[in-house]
Amino acid sequence: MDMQELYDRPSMVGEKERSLSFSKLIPKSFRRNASSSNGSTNTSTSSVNDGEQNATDVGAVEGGKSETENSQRQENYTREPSYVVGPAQAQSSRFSRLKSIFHGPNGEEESKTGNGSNAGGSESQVEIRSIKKSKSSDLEEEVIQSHGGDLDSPIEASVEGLGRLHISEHKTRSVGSSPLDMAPATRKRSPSTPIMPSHLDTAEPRSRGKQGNREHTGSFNTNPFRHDRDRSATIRSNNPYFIYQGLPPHALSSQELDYSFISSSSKLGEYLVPTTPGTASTASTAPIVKDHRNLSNLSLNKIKENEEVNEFYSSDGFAERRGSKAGNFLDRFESPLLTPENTEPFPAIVVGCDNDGDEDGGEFALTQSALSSPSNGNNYQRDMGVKGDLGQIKPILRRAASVPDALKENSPNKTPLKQRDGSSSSPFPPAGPLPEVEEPKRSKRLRNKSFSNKFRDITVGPQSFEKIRLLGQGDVGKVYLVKEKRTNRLYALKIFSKAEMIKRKKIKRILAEQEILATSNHPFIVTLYHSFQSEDYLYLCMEYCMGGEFFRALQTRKTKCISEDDARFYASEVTAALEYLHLMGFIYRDLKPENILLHKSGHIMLSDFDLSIQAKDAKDPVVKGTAQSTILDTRICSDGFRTNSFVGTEEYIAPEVIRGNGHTAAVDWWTLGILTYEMLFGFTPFKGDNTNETFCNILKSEVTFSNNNEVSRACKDLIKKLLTKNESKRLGSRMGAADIKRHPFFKKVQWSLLRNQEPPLIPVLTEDGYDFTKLSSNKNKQSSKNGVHSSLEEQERIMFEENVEYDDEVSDDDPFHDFNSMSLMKQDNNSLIYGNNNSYGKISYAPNSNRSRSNSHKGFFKR
Ligand SMILES: Nc1ncnc2c1ncn2[C@@H]1O[C@H](COP(=O)(O)OP(=O)(O)OP(=O)(O)O)[C@@H](O)[C@H]1O
Repeated sequence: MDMQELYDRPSMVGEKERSLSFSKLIPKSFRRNASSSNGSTNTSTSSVNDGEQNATDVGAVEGGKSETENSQRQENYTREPSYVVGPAQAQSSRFSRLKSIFHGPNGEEESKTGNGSNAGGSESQVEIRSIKKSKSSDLEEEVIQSHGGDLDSPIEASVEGLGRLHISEHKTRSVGSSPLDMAPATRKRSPSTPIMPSHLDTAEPRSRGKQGNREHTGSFNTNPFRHDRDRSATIRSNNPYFIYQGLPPHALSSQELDYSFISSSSKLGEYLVPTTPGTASTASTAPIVKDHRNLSNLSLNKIKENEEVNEFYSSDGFAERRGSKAGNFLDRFESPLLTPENTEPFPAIVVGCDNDGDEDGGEFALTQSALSSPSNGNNYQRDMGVKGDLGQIKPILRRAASVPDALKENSPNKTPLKQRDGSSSSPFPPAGPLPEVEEPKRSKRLRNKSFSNKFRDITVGPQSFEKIRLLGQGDVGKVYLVKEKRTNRLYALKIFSKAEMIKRKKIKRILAEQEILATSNHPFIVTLYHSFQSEDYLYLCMEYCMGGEFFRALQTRKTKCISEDDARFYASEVTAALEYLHLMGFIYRDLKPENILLHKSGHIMLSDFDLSIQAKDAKDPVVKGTAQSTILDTRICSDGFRTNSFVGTEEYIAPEVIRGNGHTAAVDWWTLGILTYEMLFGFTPFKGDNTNETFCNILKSEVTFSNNNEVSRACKDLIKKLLTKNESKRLGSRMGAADIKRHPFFKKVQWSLLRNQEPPLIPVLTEDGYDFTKLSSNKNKQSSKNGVHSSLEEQERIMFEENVEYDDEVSDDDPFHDFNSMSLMKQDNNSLIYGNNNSYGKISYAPNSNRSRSNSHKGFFKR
């Protein structure tokens, strides 16, 4: 099947236009951006359009260009064979790698080659100007007429900023009245992220896809569910959000980050050359940077996302400081195990972690095969030096804390340190004061949190897992179904490219996601088992929810909707999960059926927390009421906290988010209203023909109920109250989840026994179910034609072959210093075990025969 066929192919059950999540797109900034007449401002529209032209079907994880860039970049690094990364080299290659993110693989600035955002930016300038010229005034008039001049400021802002806005009262009304037009199989939520509404109606047709049919346009990538996404073209640094944040223009483009210190620093020049032991001493004279704000030891909310990379790179003397560190470290110490005379044979017994996860610190014989074993080599490599291909001995970082201990104890069983000049051959260190060791700082971010006793040092690494298949690809992460080699247990491994995270300024988001997953311990929130990083990637190893997205389950219904009873079941579980998150001070902000996964039991699991935010100064909940009926006020947990990012998914975005006046945890109750509506009617209540219309409907239109599903008055009342445009009057804004739980719609729900309820349907792995991998394999065929396949394979190979980087190996200057590598202390025995006979590609949903009340599961399957 070629690409054209793919686009022309009618929608299949389970196939969808995935809804994408917005982040950081502020309508107000459209105005400033579009009205700017000089060429310095850029918009994310440029990214989108640029990507559409360039990405073709190259999408994949890193998407189009960046895919290629990444592989080129990877080839450009001198990739050492495994086991040979010493501190200086590791840092050096990391630095050049991170630098190349901004300067292109060959060091040239992307803007000069026309690949970067600047090029895209100028395109967008042209586009916006032409739109303004041709349409702006007409449309402003149209808007004002259709609203009787009664538009409130946000819409006016949009009109001004976008240059046009199609608002038709007629169309708006038709949204609610023709539900079947809105069948989810053909619907489309927000296109590429980030997006400006203005790009939707550009005169220029999209380069590929079925002409005139928006359902089949846009870029394509390996994700079978994700159309119209072009990651390579999404350059967040051009996002107008930066302007909104009041940043100076130079902050708009990552290409403009100041690297002058790099070229002007001779010390850095030396530093960038891979160093061999003993050659890094010059760096030790480099000045130490006086002040460096460690990103992640701050509260996440105190960091403006767009600042994070600037912060990281532009700290004066960043490189010198690194050089200094590496130099000091290498100059002073080296394990005798790392010196040529001690390379072979390896000592027979080394005390260390045996990597079986039980922390018993058992003794093991260290053999060459142990070192090369992917499953248990990591810790050995870590504790030992190993011999590189050329006979050159490269040091492996040891925990610095162990160095002085070894010296202090003077124990012959402990590994003594040796001066670099090799003068001491004695197993005992020379008497006298202990040499100064600059101890790498372990990140304290998650380790100081109250939940940190849930976790221990990481027990796995990328090599511990074997890929089974790609489960899905999100905005920045790729999620694989993997089995742990040692246990055969199945997990969902979400992998993020560090380069991509830096480039797209997502560092803060991944830290937030890690923190929320690590903090949470709730039956309806996906369990995080391990999180770790390698040189190039970040990994979140989560419980595998074999039922996949709830969205898919809805798609299996002919009318894409379910009965009121079933909707109540799911809505109650979502309410409980949101209540828990709010209790913890988190606002979820991206509720939608795609982010609700189905556990093998049929219960829900909330996932994807990259848009979530933690309220500053989260307070404890307050218990109110009498002994007979107590109410937990969870609203108070994030009381007074407002945040102003433009995040969410188009059809689910709350009015206050569009208005840009800040929002609170009440946005989650709005999205619960939309979700409940979508479960019952098969479409969302405010969907318009384009983003502008959708936003207008959200701001202006009252919710109307289709008659394609009979729902009770209580149910309608709940939806209306959740979809109250004024957030302060919305259900849930007084006491949080308690307001919702007391609504008559949930009267019969036994909240404390939710986990014991029988779910309406149970996911089943089957060879008869729909094969969700079909599209990915088509994509792969297509990719290989274009020569991209091999780079994807190469990328995946690296993902699963790199060594884990331990917390104390990651410099505190590193942007991912605070992505703690840790494993859940108690592994439950509940995870699925891999079976050879299953492709894990096909899932169907079986009615739950144990569900006692009202035969609702039958109703589910009748629809
Ligand atoms: N634990 C899991 N079990 C099964 N499938 C999963 C799991 N986690 C994620 N997936 C699949 O991978 C897809 C992408 O994951 P996720 O939404 O977390 O990525 P993302 O990059 O954060 O996406 P988004 O663009 O929505 O932010 C999901 O839609 C889902 O299909």
